[in-house]
Amino acid sequence: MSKLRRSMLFVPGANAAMLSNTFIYKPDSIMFDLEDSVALREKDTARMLVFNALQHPFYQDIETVVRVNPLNSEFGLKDLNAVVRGGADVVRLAKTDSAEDVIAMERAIIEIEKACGREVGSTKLLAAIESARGINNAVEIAHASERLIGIALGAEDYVRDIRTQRSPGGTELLFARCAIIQAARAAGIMAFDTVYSDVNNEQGFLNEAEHIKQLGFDGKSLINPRQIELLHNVLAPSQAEVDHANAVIEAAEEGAKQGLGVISLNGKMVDGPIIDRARWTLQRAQSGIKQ
Ligand SMILES: CC(C)(COP(=O)(O)OP(=O)(O)OC[C@H]1O[C@@H](n2cnc3c(N)ncnc32)[C@H](O)[C@@H]1OP(=O)(O)O)[C@@H](O)C(=O)NCCC(=O)NCCSC(=O)C[C@@](O)(CC(=O)O)C(=O)O
Ligand SMILES: [Mg+2]
Repeated sequence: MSKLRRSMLFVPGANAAMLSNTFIYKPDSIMFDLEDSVALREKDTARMLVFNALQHPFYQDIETVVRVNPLNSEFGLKDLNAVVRGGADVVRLAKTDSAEDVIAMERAIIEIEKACGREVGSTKLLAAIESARGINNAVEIAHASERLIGIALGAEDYVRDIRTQRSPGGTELLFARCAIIQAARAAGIMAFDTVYSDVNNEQGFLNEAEHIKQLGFDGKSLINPRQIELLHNVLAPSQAEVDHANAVIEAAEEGAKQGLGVISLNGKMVDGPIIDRARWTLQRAQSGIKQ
């Protein structure tokens, strides 16, 4: 089963209190941020705090992702040094516009891994696409490095770039979301949706979670611990879906004994893709059923 990455919780890197206890909320991944949630005068402090957090025993059993500043900024290389040496599992590139951005980041990481004795290739990458140019290049970005675990949408920057704003239904994001899903699936990597910024609007969050589940995303960036359980519940299969998946597998096994490639279950066709889907549902059910 591939690693679960339903919830990736952003934690502002300069917030020492949040850094000290975020593990208690148990998101699938913790995403320490050194980029847009950190004020310019706090950049050095945030880098040091995140470096220390990465090495703390509390963060050894949970996937750690760090969003670094772009390499062409004065902070990018310093961030990368701290994060790779600190042992982050994944580096998140902000505002990825092209495959070259990913390749440049990978080159810089190789140098640091060699210099600090970390196994070359052990630092994974996650590219966030946050512009019209990035969406145009999504396919190349998704294929740019073997280290990529996935690509993600950064919607707040993206809507600014295309000169609109976010709406409850997300019409303005549909093209970008589909481009990300298509590119990720074609490259065999994961696809992550963007943050939902209105933290007190639980129904709005649930609507967006249902929408991105239907589109096929693996997970979503989050900004608040209250969003974690809500998201996990939306992404979990229901008891009815699990029962149906079990019935499909049983019927498929019976059909296989009779040498049949396609069979009927309650009047509906069951063949290869439907059986694969049933197996996937049962895998997802191992981490919980919808309440
Ligand atoms: C939104 C708010 C201020 C609300 O605060 P509130 O105080 O009202 O929250 P409450 O619920 O009352 O907090 C209850 C308890 O949880 C603790 N707690 C809250 N949030 C926590 C957290 N994240 N981690 C750990 N702990 C947390 C809190 O400390 C308290 O602890 P305690 O006092 O002990 O009870 C807060 O959540 C927050 O700062 N979020 C992170 C914001 C952030 O990272 N932004 C950057 C990434 S987006 C971006 O850059 C755009 C993007 O790039 C994205 C893309 O690429 O997708 C694009 O372009 O779209
Ligand atoms: Mg952004």
